[in-house]
Amino acid sequence: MSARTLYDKIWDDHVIAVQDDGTCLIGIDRHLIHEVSTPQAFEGLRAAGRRLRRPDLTLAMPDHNVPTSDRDAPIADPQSALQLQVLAENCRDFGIEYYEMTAPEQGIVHVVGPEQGFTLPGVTLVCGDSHTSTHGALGALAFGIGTSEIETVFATQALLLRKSRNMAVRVNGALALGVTSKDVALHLIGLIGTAGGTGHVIEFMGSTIDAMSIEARMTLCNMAIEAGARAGLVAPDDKTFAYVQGRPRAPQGPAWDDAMAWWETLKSDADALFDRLVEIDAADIAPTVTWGTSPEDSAPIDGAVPAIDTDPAKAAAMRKALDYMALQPGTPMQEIAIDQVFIGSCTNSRIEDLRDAAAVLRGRKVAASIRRAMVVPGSGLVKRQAEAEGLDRIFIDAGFEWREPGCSMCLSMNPDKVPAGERCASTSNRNFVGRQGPGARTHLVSPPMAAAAAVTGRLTDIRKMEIA
Ligand SMILES: CC(C)[C@H](C(=O)O)[C@@H](O)C(=O)O
Ligand code: SF4
Repeated sequence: MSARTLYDKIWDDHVIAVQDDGTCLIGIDRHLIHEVSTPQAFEGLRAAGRRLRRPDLTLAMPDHNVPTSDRDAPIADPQSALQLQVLAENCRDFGIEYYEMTAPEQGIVHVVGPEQGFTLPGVTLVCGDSHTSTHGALGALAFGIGTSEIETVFATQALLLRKSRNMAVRVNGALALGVTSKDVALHLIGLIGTAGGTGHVIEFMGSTIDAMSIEARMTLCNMAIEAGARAGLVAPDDKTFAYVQGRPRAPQGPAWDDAMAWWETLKSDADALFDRLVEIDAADIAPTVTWGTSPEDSAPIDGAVPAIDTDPAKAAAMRKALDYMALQPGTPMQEIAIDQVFIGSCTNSRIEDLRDAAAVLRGRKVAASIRRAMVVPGSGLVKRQAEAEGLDRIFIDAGFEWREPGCSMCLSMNPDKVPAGERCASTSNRNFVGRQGPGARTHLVSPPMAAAAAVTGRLTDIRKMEIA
C-alpha cells in the first residue's frame, strides 16, 4: 500500500462502503451532544419512529445556555430554561447519558470529552458544533456536523462523507517564554487566513508540537476550524497515551493493550504526501492579538493595527472592521485599553490555562479601569482541580469573578455578555461582530495575555512582565 497520512489511516479504518462518486459511508465511534444543535434532530427521530442506534456511544451535556452563577436557582431566561429541559427530556426518552447542569462532570463538551476518556486516539468523533476539531489533539478524527447529520448519526451511527485533502502545518523550534499554543494558532490564521485550510484536514507536526502538552495541542486543534479546516490532528505519542490512561471511559486491561497496538500505528508515514504544507519557525511567533472582527485580523503584541490594504475589497472590509472596533490603522496594540477580561471557552479553560493565567496574577490586582474580569473553568472537574491548587483564591484576590463551567462570554447565549461599546480581552476563539454581545468588541488573546491585560488595563506584552 502506498504511503498514507494519519488522516488517511483513520479514514480508511472507518470506511464501511464507497459509492461510485467516491463518497464514503464512514462509521462514527463517538457522538457528543449539547442543547443548541440537537432539538430538531430528536424531533426527526420521533417523527420517523426511530430509536438511537448506539446510545452507549453518545454523551450529552448542556454548555451554551447555562448560567455560570447561582446554579441552584431556576434559570431566569425562559428560552435557555426550555433548551435545557428539552435536552434532558430527549436524553431520558432516548436512553442517553446526560450530565445535567449541576453534575460534577458537566462542562463544555470539548473540555469534558477528552477529560472523561470519551475522546480516544483513532476514533471518529462528531458533535453538532464547529469546535469539535479540538478532539483532534488526541489523534481522533473529530469534526462538527449539522443538525440533519446529527439525526443521521443518531439513527445509523454512520455518515456519508467526502474525503478532505491533506494539509501539514509544521512548526519547529522553541516558543519564547510567554508564547503559547494560542499564539501559534492566531499566528497561523494570520498567515494563511480563515480560508487557508478550506477543504483540508490539518495535521500539526514538528518539534514545537511534539514539545506541547496535550492541553496546548487542544487549543491549537480547537482553532483549526478558524483556519477553515475540516479538522485538526496531532499524531498520538507517549504524552497522549499517558493523558488517556486511567480516565473514566478509557479502555482498561487487555482492552488497553489492544487499543495501544492500533494507536501506535497512528502516524503519517515518513514519505506520505500532503496536498499543502505550511512551515512556521517558532522563533517568529510573538504573543499574538486580534484587532479586527475575524480571527485572521491579528498582529504581534509589539506591533500595530496594520495600514489599510491596497486591495479595494480588503480595504473596505478592514474599514468596516476597524469602525466596529473603534480603532485606527497604526495604533500600537499595547495602547489599546480594555474594559473586560474573559478567561474561558473550549479554547482556553483547562487547568493549564488557568495555571498560566494565575501565574501572572499572583500577588497582583486587576486594574481599576477594568469593569469586569471573569474566569470560567471549562468543566466541573477543572474547577475542582483549580480550587484544590488554590488558583481560585489567586483569581478572586486579584479581583476576578470565579464562575461555574459553561461557554459563558464566548458567545452571548447566556447571561454573560460584554456590554455594547466595551472592549474585551478574551481567551475564546471568535471575535465576530456581536459575538460576545451586541456591539461588543473582542480581542482574542492567550490566557497569560488576558491576565496581563487585566493587571495593566490595556493589551500588554507578557514577555515584559515578571512572572512569579
Ligand atoms: C452554537 C454552536 C452550534 C456553535 C458552533 O457550532 O460552533 C458555537 O459553539 C460556536 O462556537 O459558535
Ligand atoms: S466555548 Fe465558545 S467556541 Fe466553544 S463550544 Fe462554547 S460557544 Fe462554541
